[in-house]
Amino acid sequence: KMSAYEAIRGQYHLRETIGSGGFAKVKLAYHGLTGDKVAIKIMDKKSLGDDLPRVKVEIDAMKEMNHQHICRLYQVVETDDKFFMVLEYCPGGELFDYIVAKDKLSEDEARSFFRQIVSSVAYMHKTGYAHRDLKPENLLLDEDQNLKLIDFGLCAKPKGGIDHQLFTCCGSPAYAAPELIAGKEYQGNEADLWSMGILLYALLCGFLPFDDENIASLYKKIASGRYDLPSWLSKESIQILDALLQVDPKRRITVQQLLTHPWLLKQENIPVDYSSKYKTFEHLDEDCVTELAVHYGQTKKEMKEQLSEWKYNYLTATYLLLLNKKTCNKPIRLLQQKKTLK
Ligand SMILES: O=C(Nc1ccc2c(c1)CCNCC2)c1ccc(-c2cn[nH]c2)cc1OCc1ccccc1
Repeated sequence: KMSAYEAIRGQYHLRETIGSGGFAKVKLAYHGLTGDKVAIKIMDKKSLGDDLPRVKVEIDAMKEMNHQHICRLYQVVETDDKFFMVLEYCPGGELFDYIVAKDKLSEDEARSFFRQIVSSVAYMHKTGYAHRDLKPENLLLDEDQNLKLIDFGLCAKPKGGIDHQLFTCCGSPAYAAPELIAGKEYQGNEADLWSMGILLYALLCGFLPFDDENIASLYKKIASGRYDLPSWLSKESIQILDALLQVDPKRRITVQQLLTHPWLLKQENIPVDYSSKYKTFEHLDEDCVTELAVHYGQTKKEMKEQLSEWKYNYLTATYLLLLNKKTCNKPIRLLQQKKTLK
């Protein structure tokens, strides 16, 4: 039986490890048929331990989301001992490092990033998911300084809908909403909006509104909802932070209200567009289907049937990467390579 690495090797050219976190390692790789760069997140099942269900949650969530500000999942390879997730290439690294490197961002640059964050969160909530771990470490930059949301391991798709009650306390304490750390019932979408307030504060100030080494005093500060307002903050920045960092979730601004908030409209006066610029999964792109059918010597009908199964195999990855090329007005060409379709 072929090992996962052998399967991956036939399809991708693996390069250096670009990051290794808790239970995952991220390697740079080139997709064989298009030559496009991708990131491959490799997780060992044993070291995942009881975090294993998080990976399945993340994979299922990412399969359902197709948005310009959400990191794209191209392919999943699962073996007895490993998971491989082939992901969108984000060479700009973490937004966290970007903010640290610049100390803090100008109001205009913070607005440009925050509009993208609002777009991804509004789309995610519309799709029925709450992220529950929004923070600058979970926002990556692509080569064009676009933000891509990652890490859906803690996300929730409440059965009764996005505004249904949740219980499990999770995410990073400094970004956690008061109702969440109080152990009360909470709504994932409302908790995400609080985390977005912390995120915006970090973008504008370069440090966190609530911070303390001691977790108990950190919780007290969060529950108080009182934070410093540095002198450089404009009146409007203070206003939007106040709307997001409301201790009472029922008084907190909603993501729909955020789309047309004056602070977000300040430069170009265009509401945040959270619709996906990609077509839905149902609509297969004719040009990409044709290129694939020719390459694999199949009819377009056969190729459409295979693609419509969305198996997240090499074919799914190749189709999505070709679609990317088309969206970026690059030629839809496959490199001649031995047939590796599994
Ligand atoms: O493409 C990704 N990362 C990535 C790729 C290239 C480079 C860098 C970073 C920065 C370091 N210098 C080399 C250039 C990349 C894509 C997706 C995911 C991902 C999606 N869900 N979960 C993880 C993670 C990724 O990485 C993590 C990372 C690695 C090094 C630092 C900062 C961040």
